[in-house]
Amino acid sequence: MSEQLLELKNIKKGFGETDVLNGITLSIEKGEFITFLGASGCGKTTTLRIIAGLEAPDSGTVFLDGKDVTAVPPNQRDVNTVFQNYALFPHLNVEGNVGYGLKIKRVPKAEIKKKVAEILELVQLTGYEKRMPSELSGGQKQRVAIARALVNSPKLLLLDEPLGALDLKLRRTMQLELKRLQKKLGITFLYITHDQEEAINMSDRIVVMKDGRFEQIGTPDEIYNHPKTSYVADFVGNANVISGVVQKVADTEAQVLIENQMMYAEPIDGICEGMQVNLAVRRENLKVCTECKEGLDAVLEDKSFTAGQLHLTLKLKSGKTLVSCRYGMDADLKAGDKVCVGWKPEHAVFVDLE
Ligand SMILES: Nc1ncnc2c1ncn2[C@@H]1O[C@H](COP(=O)(O)OP(=O)(O)OP(=O)(O)O)[C@@H](O)[C@H]1O
Repeated sequence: MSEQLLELKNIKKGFGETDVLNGITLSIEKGEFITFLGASGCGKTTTLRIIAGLEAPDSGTVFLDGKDVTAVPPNQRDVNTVFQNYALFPHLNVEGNVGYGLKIKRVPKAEIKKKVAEILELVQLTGYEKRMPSELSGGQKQRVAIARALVNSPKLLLLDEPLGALDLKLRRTMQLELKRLQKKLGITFLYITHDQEEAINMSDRIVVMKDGRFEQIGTPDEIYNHPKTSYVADFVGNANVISGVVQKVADTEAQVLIENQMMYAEPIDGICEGMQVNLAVRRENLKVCTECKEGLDAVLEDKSFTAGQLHLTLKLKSGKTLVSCRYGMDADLKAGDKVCVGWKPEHAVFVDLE
């Protein structure tokens, strides 16, 4: 059975007049890889600092392993943090950096040496013991920072955009390495990022944050395929959000009138005839066709080719803009062409219902 490691209960925090966290509640299980995903300034770091004990909440409680730690100082919490800027000690070599926390705790020298060697092997830095931080690449420095945070086996590791300073290729490699390390050690990871791909690739669960609130909490599949709000649909799935009015709800599909055209979506609880609704359709599920007549009339405004995908910007009669993307080039379409836009019912998700 899964056990709870961390619980946040109705945490509120403001700086001066500004409310930064508006009463957040969450529980995290032992061994979970959980990611806070959100735009800059939404309160991710503040939440993490409260968990680490570096910041006190205005109200609310932090429980770690069943104990109220809200007023416990950082060094007495079984929590370590890895920051984006590594924060290595420049005057200590790799061995010295990684073993520092154990030395402070007066762990015997031989044991420090053994533990440091073990953790360096895990982060694939065996042989780098005597190097100084200035002699390491960005990725190697970050691995030292991670090793240093893991060497005393904390119950919880907090990681604040730890790969943010690395180039894309190294980021991808380090994502896989971190995930492997986390599974191997079984330590609970709380990870912060504003990169949705990173969140989807690494996490057991994702917490999407917006304006100091948790917008949605779920597995990558739930967040990506079943977003609950237009914000999540757009931020995580780059989805189009289209408004309409429900005309009919049947077992297998719901009919929604959009710009005088009947469109279809997968029905869910809570919708009824006459209701004004928002539908989210991801770009890759938005089909564009020049011949068919069943769909929304649109004009192709712009065509661009990025990252192996063709992006089509389409303008509906109402002036609303939608984006469709697909693999490969498509030379047949050109700006100004009249097209028809549609989707399969199962690709249109009702959002913003609560
Ligand atoms: N010590 C502080 N004093 C005043 N305002 C603060 C302080 N720390 C954070 N803030 C404000 O609180 C808000 C949330 O900041 P926070 O660092 O938690 O966001 P974030 O989601 O981690 O953003 P980013 O992704 O840019 O790091 C921001 O508007 C920030 O300016």
